[in-house]
This record gives sequence, C-alpha cells and structure tokens, in this order.
Amino acid sequence: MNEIKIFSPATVANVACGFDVLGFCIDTIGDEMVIRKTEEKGIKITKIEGYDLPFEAEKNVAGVSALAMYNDLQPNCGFEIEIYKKIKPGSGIGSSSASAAGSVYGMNELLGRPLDKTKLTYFAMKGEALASQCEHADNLAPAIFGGFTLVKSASPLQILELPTPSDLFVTLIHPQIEIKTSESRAILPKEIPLSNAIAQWANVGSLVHALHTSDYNLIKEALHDVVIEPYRKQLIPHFDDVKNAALKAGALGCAISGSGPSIFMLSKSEDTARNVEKAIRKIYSNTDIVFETYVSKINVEGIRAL
Ligand SMILES: Nc1ncnc2c1ncn2[C@@H]1O[C@H](COP(=O)(O)OP(=O)(O)OP(=O)(O)O)[C@@H](O)[C@H]1O
Ligand SMILES: N[C@@H](CCO)C(=O)O
Repeated sequence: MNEIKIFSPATVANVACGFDVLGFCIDTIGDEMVIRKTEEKGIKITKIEGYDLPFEAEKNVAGVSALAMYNDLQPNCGFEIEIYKKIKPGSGIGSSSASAAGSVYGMNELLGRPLDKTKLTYFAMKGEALASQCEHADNLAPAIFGGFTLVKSASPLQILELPTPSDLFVTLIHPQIEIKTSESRAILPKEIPLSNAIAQWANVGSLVHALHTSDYNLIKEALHDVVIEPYRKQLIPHFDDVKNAALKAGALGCAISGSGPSIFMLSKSEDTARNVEKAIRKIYSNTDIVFETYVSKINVEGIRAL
C-alpha cells in the first residue's frame, strides 16, 4: 500500500473535571487526510484545504509529528501529506490534534504498523506541542484510541482506555471565535485551593467509575469543573446561559470543550441530545454570534481509514 485516506476525528479534552487527562472522541466531525509514500526522502505537506495553515512541515503540527516519527524510524522512503481541514483551528475540539495524530497514524499504516497506539500518541504529542506550547495528550489519546481515555502519565506516556456507556451522546456548540490553547492556558492560576482539588479529584474518580458501571446518575454528579471553568468561562460569550439551558433540557452535564470556545454536553439518548441542541441554539440565535451545533455518538474506533 502506497497511499491511505483517513478520517481524523474531533475530540473533547478535559471532560469537565479531568483537565489535561480525560478526553473522548467524536464521530461526526473530523478532518480528512491523505498520506502517500514517496521515493524522495523527507516529509512534505503538499495540499491544505479548508483553512489557511503553514505548508512548511516544521510549522504545521501534522508535519512536526510526522518528522518526529520519521527521524526516529528512518524509513527507506519519504511521505507526502494532504490535509482536508474541517475542524476550525482554535475551536476547542482538537483541531491541532486531528492533524498531529492523522499524519503519524497514516505513516504507521503505510509502514506496516511498526508502532503501537501509545508510541503514535507519543510522536503526535511533539506536533501538538507546537500549537499549545506544552506536550499534552488529552485530545490525541481519544483520537488515536477512540472512546474515552485517561492519560495516566505524560512522561513516561501511559494511557488508559475507559469504557463508553452505549446510550451516551454528545451535543456541541461552537461559537465561531478563535481561542488559542496557549492563551487560555496562560490565564489559569498556578495554584489551586485544597478544597477545590479535593472536589475535582473526587469527580474524576467518580466519572471513571461511572463510565465503568454505566451509571448515568453518577456521570451527572461527576461532570463538574471547579478548577478551570471559573477562569475560562469569561472567554466564552453566554457560557452560563448555554449551560443553564442545556441542563434544563435534560443534559447530564455541560462544560467547556478543551480550551474553548466550544461547549459540550453529554446526554443519555440521542433524543435528549437533540432536545439539548435545540435549547442551546436558542441562546446564540438571539445574538449576532455565528455558531455551529453538532450531535454525535461517542466514536469508539478513533482515527480510521476511509
Ligand atoms: N494542521 C494544523 N491544524 C490546526 N492548527 C494548526 C495546524 N498546524 C498549525 N496549527 C496552529 O495551531 C493553532 C491551533 O491549535 P489550538 O491548540 O490553539 O486549537 P485547537 O486544536 O482547536 O484546540 P483544542 O486543542 O483546545 O481542542 C493555530 O495557531 C494554528 O495555526
Ligand atoms: N487540556 C488542554 C486541552 C486543549 O488542547 C487544555 O484545556 O488546555
């Protein structure tokens, strides 16, 4: 095989309480990429459609992760990368991760799968670091493994795959403003009160247990973020109104997706997720903010060949 076309999905990082460790994978939104073997050595980005992003491999997250893997494996060929970008950069649903993960996934397939998923995530983190100025894997792990994931440790990298309750659906609203991950990390406090830390790690543990036991009531109780949301929500117009409307419409929980501006809600059943979508659309419809909404099941497969 000399060429592969892939779907590289959007992802939700943090999942309310799990800043930098929890994430899950979305099914209906994602980039497409084509990775091709070439006789000429090296990594080249030959096509980018959708958004204006750098073609130089060293300045594009897809190129940086590809180069990290390429320099390590030193294969007897080169690679061309085409990116058909559907996820707006700075959206909070893992735009940079989709590219960083997609290039290494495609190269690994073309080379006969020499690397496991953890090693792919490791190289993809090198690309992600270009966008967010720190190596974190909470978008990459769900993109590569699918479903819900927990990054137990970033160095050495250790990823836990969590189960996905079958009735869980996500609703997303993406106000079309750009929030750079690096900027929304810069506003966070360096220290947090012990009482908030206790509440947050109780919620992370509870959410992991709830996913294992398909306990939707416990998912609802655990989907709270007392550490990050109070700071970041100021960057997102009408965040509290959207959250109140979503919870009133039956969502189990509602929080900032990754570093924002997207907001996600989890619901038990697709019907509830669609009712939530209707309710939150009303909030932004009364403003001049351009926005998109999506409803999706959880993507348990992750990146896939098309
Ligand atoms: N292939 C790429 N895809 C997306 N963004 C890229 C790419 N290459 C470089 N970038 C840069 O990365 C930045 C976007 O990354 P950022 O992490 O801020 O957003 P995001 O991935 O949508 O958010 P989040 O990680 O919170 O979901 C932009 O400055 C963009 O120019
Ligand atoms: N955990 C990261 C995800 C964004 O890429 C953050 O919230 O900053």
